[in-house]
Amino acid sequence: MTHFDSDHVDDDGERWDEPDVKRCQLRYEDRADTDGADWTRPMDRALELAARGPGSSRCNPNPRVGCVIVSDGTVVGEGYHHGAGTVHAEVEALRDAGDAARGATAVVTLEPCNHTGRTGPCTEALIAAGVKRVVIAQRDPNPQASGGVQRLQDAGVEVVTGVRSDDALLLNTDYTFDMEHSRPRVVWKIASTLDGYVAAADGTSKWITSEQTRKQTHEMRTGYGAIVVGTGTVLADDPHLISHDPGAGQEYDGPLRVVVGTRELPSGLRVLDDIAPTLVMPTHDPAAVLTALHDRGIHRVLLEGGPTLAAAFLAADLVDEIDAYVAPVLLGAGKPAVGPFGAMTLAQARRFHRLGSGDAGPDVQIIATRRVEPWMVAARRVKDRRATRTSGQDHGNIHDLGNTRRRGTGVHRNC
Ligand SMILES: Nc1nc(O)c(N)c(N[C@@H]2O[C@H](COP(=O)(O)O)[C@@H](O)[C@H]2O)n1
Repeated sequence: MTHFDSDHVDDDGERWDEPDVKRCQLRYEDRADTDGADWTRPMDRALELAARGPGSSRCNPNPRVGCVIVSDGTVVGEGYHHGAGTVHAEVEALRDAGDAARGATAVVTLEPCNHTGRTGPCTEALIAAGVKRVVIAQRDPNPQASGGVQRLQDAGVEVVTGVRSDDALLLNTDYTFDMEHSRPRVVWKIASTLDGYVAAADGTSKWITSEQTRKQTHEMRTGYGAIVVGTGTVLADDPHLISHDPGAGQEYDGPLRVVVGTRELPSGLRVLDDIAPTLVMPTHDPAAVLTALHDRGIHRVLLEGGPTLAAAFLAADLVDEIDAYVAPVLLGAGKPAVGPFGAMTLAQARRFHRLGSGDAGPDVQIIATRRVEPWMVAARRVKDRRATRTSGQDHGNIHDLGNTRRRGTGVHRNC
């Protein structure tokens, strides 16, 4: 089994995209408030609560958010977001706190929203409840909901930002990516021979990789909002593209099946059955596909297409990550994993950074990212911090909030 290894992203600093790294370091620092109070412990509790939420997927496009209300060093209210359409974390925590919220501090993992979506603005709920201070981990990257900090300050509420911002980002990496780029993050899955073929010259492709790889790649589909293939793959392989069997009478909640291309699809194909929804998009434009998926609240897609579709996404530089399974098999001829995408010289090659690698039964898995994303740097910093804590330099206990207002050292107030 391969695990993401954040060590790889900074082992070789020269290969990094420096502007990206600097930008995220500026944006995701931890800070304390003007009184020198340290809000990291209650924020750790808010992060713990947030992690109970369902996370973003096709059925829940909302981020995971947690909130605690602290009054005189004591937690008087807690809440987290249970999924799209339900109340936000702040509102749940305020309800839990009741009158104790007046004059208290709300510690929340995401900037309170300042808009009316499926629910009302959290800023107004916090102001109406009379909280005197709001401590925030991550600014909301959703342009429609942002502006919460400004609204709170305008109403006279003290705002502290950037507390445990790395940890908060790690809770919502796909959501954040999608909001910042207005498109989902694209992971291209490859299952190929050692010499880069995904099918033999006669078209046979079952099975190049091992049973373990097939099981692993099937299971990983559940983590995506959509699986994208081209009409060529559908016509050649008749894939089903579901992540799991929903069971009789149950509604399927796995990734949306998306078929891209202008070739006509005969009825009877497995991808067109009524077990799960399928979006057929008669286009060759990857950007248009991703915009349509973004508009459906999908933050992460799995590209499982053949060489033509993969080449189109690579030509548009819209492959963010590669999850490759390479079998110790040679074919010498056949269908390559990717067709020509415009790289005529080595200087035009698409280069990726290795994130992790490992065994998948007899096969090898390699995970590579096109760019060093802010969450990768955040992962490294969180790992370093935890290592420091384990080595005894930080005795923080998230359940012990008694010292919360006496431990801080920084005096930044950043809004
Ligand atoms: N601050 C905050 N707390 C929560 O618990 C949240 N779920 C969010 N989400 C933000 O609001 C948008 C969704 O709004 P609706 O649930 O449709 O009302 C979401 O995109 C985030 O920006 N924020």
